[in-house]
Amino acid sequence: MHAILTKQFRFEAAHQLPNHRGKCARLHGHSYLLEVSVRGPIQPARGQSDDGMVIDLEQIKEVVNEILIARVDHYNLNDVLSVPSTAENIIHWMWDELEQQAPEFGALLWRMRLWETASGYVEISRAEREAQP
Ligand SMILES: Nc1nc2c(c(=O)[nH]1)N=C([C@H](O)[C@H](O)COP(=O)(O)OP(=O)(O)OP(=O)(O)O)CN2
Ligand SMILES: [Zn+2]
Repeated sequence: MHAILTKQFRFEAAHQLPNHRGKCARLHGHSYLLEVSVRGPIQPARGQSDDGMVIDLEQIKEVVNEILIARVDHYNLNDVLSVPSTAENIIHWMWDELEQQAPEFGALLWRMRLWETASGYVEISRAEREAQP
């Protein structure tokens, strides 16, 4: 049996979209909410710590905090990314980083969702990534 498991992360960051026609051309900040979902088989690992789990939520927390959150929390995202810091570009950069720096974990990634404001989010999925040119 498989399951999809999701963990939420929050971080604060500044950013600016210099070419934006509206207010986002100005330096401003967001309280971002990141949702990381993994999909995989539920481990029948009797007697072991991860028995009955796809992956330990603690492990998701360690990987995502180290590879992503530590690099974006209270930073200016324009200094972190080499492309415009739109939600779309941020979420693809995050997926890339997890795949490159934690390949085993990256192979489990199923969906990532980034809330930029309380009313707007971007989402990418494995299908979305695999459909890319
Ligand atoms: N496709 C995208 N459009 C916009 C992005 C983006 O990342 N992708 N980003 C912005 C700005 O960063 C802006 O801060 C967010 O815009 P908006 O949702 O309009 O923010 P509000 O605070 O005004 O949200 P309300 O809930 O509507 O008050 C702009 N566009
Ligand atoms: Zn913004």
